[in-house]
Amino acid sequence: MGRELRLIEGDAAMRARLFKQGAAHKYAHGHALVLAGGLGLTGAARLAARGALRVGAGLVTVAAPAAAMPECAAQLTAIMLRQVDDADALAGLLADSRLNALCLGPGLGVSEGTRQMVTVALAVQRATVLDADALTAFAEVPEALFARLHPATVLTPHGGEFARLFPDLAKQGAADPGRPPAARAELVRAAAERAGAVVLLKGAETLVATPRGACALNDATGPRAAPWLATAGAGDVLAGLIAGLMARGVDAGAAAETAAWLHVEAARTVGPGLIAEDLPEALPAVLRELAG
Ligand SMILES: NC(=O)C1=CN([C@@H]2O[C@H](COP(=O)(O)OP(=O)(O)OC[C@H]3O[C@@H](n4cnc5c(N)ncnc54)[C@H](O)[C@@H]3O)[C@@H](O)[C@H]2O)[C@@H](O)CC1
Ligand SMILES: Nc1ncnc2c1ncn2[C@@H]1O[C@H](COP(=O)(O)OP(=O)(O)O)[C@@H](O)[C@H]1O
Repeated sequence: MGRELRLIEGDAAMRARLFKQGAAHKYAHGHALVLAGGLGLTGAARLAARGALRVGAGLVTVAAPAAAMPECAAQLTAIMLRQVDDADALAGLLADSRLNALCLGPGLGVSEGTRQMVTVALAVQRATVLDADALTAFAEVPEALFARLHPATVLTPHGGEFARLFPDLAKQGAADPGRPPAARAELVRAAAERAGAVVLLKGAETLVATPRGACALNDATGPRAAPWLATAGAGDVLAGLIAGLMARGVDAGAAAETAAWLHVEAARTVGPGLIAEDLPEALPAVLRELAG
């Protein structure tokens, strides 16, 4: 107890990291890669990719296995598409160092194949977001994941995923919405320190902790409530926003904080009736408002 819990706000620092300036070309704004799951399961990755593109990554590519290529091709336009069937193919694709931010987990499946892809992605030591199935796939062996993580990684668990990776901290109430954020923050800090990565624990009061002990709160309660965010795919968009910001060169902690704030602002812009697809599309209005 006692360490500072900063409130995330749309301040000058956030504005400075969000707005593109000058004559830079698209590669200067980074290239995010989002891994997709199999046939019928690619929606989550496509939502993440759309978030990454709307938040300003210069280029975004979805990587999908052969069976899911037609499904993705039918749905993607500005977002590019590559075939990646397994961890070896991913390693080959990552030989292109311009792919500078990676997002794994949404709709990827809980399998040995996912564990292998995560291992390959972490080995290249680039900015990486691990969400959803990329976390659940390590539920039986969280230490094997932690051993591979590096400080440019952001883990984005919801309460259930957090409990799979950090069962002891979950038992102490880390994800219990009835507990005050300041008390939960100590537990999320402990998770980030143990993992050696940024941990963003989702919820109406989202906490973002770094391995060095900093922690910030994105408060979506009271006047900033956004209960419509409790909808399928909202978290997938958040993972893509973080990856997109990291592709643009924002560091892991600031990317997680900024994405969480934008996510709630986008939801509040849309309001009741929100579905996950609306979140990336609401970003231009949020960014315009932030620019003042
Ligand atoms: N349009 C799409 O293609 C979508 C795909 N999705 C993908 O579906 C897969 C499964 O993700 P899910 O999150 O649904 O399921 P999970 O596999 O994480 O399991 C959900 C279970 O965890 C429990 N749980 C405990 N605390 C929770 C919390 N705070 N929030 C949510 N669940 C909690 C739930 O009660 C539920 O029984 C992931 O790959 C995800 O990316 C979902 O994101 C939904 C949208
Ligand atoms: N009641 C709520 N108020 C504000 N934000 C919420 C609420 N419920 C969920 N969220 C946010 O919505 C997102 C849900 O993500 P997640 O649980 O991973 O869903 P999915 O896997 O369907 O994308 C998270 O960013 C979370 O913080």
